[in-house]
Amino acid sequence: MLLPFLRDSAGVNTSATACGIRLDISRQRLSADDFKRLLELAESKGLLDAFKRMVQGEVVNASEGRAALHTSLRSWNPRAPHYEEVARERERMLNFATMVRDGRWRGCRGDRITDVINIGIGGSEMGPHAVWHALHPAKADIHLHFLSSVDGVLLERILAQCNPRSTLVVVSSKSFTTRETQVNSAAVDQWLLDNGIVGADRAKHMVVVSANPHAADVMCLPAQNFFHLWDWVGGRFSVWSAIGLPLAIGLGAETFREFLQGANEMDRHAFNTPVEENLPALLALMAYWNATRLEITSHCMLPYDERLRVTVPWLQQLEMESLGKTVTPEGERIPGHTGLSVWGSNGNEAQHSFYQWLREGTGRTSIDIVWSEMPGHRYAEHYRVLLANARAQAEALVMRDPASPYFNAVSTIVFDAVTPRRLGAFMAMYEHKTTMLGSLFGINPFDQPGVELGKRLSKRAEAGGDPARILREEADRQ
Ligand SMILES: O=P(O)(O)OC[C@H]1O[C@](O)(CO)[C@@H](O)[C@@H]1O
Repeated sequence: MLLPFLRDSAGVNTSATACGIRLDISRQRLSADDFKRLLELAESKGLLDAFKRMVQGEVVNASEGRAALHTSLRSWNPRAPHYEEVARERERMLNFATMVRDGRWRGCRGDRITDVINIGIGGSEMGPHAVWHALHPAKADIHLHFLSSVDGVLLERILAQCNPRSTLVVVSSKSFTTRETQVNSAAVDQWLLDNGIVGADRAKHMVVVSANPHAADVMCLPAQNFFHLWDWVGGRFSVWSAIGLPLAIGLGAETFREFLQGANEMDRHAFNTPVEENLPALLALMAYWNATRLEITSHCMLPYDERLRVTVPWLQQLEMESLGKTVTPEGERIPGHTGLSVWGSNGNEAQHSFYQWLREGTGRTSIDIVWSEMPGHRYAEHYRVLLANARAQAEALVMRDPASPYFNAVSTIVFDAVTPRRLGAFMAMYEHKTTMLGSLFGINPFDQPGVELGKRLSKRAEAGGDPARILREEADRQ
């Protein structure tokens, strides 16, 4: 299978830069004519128009009858949908974070808050976790802990590191029905109680973030301990909302604001830039080409930067929960491949683990290799060696026997520096790639019916039901 590289075609611009991020698609496997046809396809499918309609508040999530307005969460344009309520809640949330950071908000016995436990799962954990891992200082004054899975080991380990008197618990659940979060928050509440933190004292140690307006009542917390998000924010797109509260506490309100501003810069780039220079649109078109024409079914993200390690599971949820579907919103089956499975790891570590498979195994993989032009540390030799590895692997991973049916298609994504702003732009870029890819496939990227079924099934199994029988009953009802 002799596949061309885009870089072999004369007259094609194979890189584009925006918001301090350079995308290079020269190692993708297509010809100049293929690329031209993809640009025409984007035009004929109205790719950017669909994106603009989303930003302007059209009901794009048809199955749930909702808009998808994560872009409004990071907009300072008064014409953005829901501008006022977003700005109001954002300021309230950032003020609260600042009070915790500067010690005006303290534990019930007057202790400064040193630890924040985020109780949440999926979108209510992965975005904040990825950002915290990327941006937290080597020696933090306030430590963030992520209590996600309903596994007592994780609970025990986190509680062992925290002093209840100096701990703030943030219960984050958009739906406020997620069982793992309910069980974890009851356990942490019990821990507070066991340590004599009850009644009004408890309100110094626990806040709740949810789209359910009754969440504070249900948790017996005062209204000021409640931070709102809206049903038009998808869970996996929610880090920009009050779901980011632990970040604003741990990193500071200004850093969180910069993170939002970076995302907003990417939103404006995606809105205003023609497809051939539009980073998310190019990523979406390459993924569409790889899935539908080259039968590539998996996408591997390889950051050569420790700070970006946790963006891999974040991206995995974002793309796979959004695009892991095979029917249109009208229920029609989509022919061929749709959303790719997403995996990956810290690139340098992965060289000594699964690169052998990428280089010589029986797979076709789309790969994003990511690095930064500025190190986040002062060890020049480390950075020199790491960067040499990243550059070498970008080449090595596409150099396979040209006659082999197995191959890789590589893009490189290079930050000028990993700052809060750039990270916001980077994450927003993948959000837009995902929703644009949804438009190309004809998929609604904003619902997750398969996950909802799993949630219902687990609840009934917990109550003693037989999952196989429940599934059969569900199928009979349809
Ligand atoms: O924030 P919630 O409502 O607790 O949901 C958590 C996660 O559960 C899911 O519905 C399914 O895992 C995700 O979409 C969501 O991010």
